Amino acid sequence: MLDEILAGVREDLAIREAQVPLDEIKLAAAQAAPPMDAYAKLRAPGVGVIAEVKRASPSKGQLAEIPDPAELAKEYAAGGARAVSVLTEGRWFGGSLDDFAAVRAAVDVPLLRKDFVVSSYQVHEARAYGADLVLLIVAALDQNTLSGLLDRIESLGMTALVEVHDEEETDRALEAGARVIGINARNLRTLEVDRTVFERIAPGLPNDVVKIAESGVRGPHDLIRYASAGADAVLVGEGLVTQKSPRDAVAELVTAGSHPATPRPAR
Ligand SMILES: O=C(O)c1ccccc1NCC(=O)[C@H](O)[C@H](O)COP(=O)(O)O
Repeated sequence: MLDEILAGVREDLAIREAQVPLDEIKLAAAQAAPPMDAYAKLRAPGVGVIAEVKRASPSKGQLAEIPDPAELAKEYAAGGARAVSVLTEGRWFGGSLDDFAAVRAAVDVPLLRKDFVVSSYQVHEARAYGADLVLLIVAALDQNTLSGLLDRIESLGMTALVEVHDEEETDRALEAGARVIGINARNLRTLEVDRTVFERIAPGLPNDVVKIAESGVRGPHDLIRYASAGADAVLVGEGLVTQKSPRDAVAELVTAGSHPATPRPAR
C-alpha cells in the first residue's frame, strides 16, 4: 500500500517540480509568515486535539465531501483544536495544496502538512504554504533521508512530526533527532487499527518527546485510553469529518482531554 501511494506521490511531485522551480519555492518559503512553535503548543497541559481535514482514505474510501475545507477548519478551531492537519495527497486522500492554502488563510492555529514527504522540495513547499508542522513517515524513508528532511524542517523553523508504527521505527526516529513522535495505530500493510501499539511504544519514549496518538479516535473513550498511556495529543480524522457537528465533536474531545480526572502518567 505504502509503495503504491509513494509511486503516485513521486509522479505528482515531478510535475510540480517541472512547473515551479525549487528556487521559486524557496523564495516563497522565505516570504511566508514565520512558523508557530508547534512543539511548545503541543506540550501544553491537557491532551491536545489535532483535527484532520480528510476527505477519503485507502482504508475507507470516501469519508466526507468537505466542499469548503476552510469552513471545516474554522469549526475545528472554534471547538478548541490545538492544531489542524491538512492532507495534501490527492490520489488516495482527495487532498491538495489548494486545501492547505485555504485552511491557512482561515485559521490561526498550527497547521500540519500531512503528506508522504520524500523530498526537500515538499518541505520548502510546505513552508511556502504556511505550514508549521510537516509529517515524516519513517517507513517511507531511509535513515539518511529521514535525518536530512528532519534537519531541513527544523532549520526552516517548523516542527517535524515523525510517524512510527513499531519499536524499530521508533529507534530510527529518535536517532534522527525527532522531538515530536506520532505513533500510528494503523498498520500500513493490513490498514487495520490496533490501539495497543501506542500503549506498547509510548511509555518507552523520553520525557521531552511530544507523544501523539494517531488514528482510531472515534470518541472521548479512545482519547482517554491514549491519555492514560501518555499521549500529549491525538490526531483525529474520520471521527471528526463524519460528524454532523465537527465543532462539537472536537469540543467533546478537548473537554475529555482537559478534565483533571483524565489519567496521564507524570512527565
Ligand atoms: O487512513 C488510512 O486509511 C491510511 C492508509 C494508509 C496510510 C495512511 C493512512 N491514514 C493517514 C493517517 O495517519 C490518518 O489520516 C490519521 O492518523 C487519522 O486517522 P483516523 O482518525 O483513524 O481517520
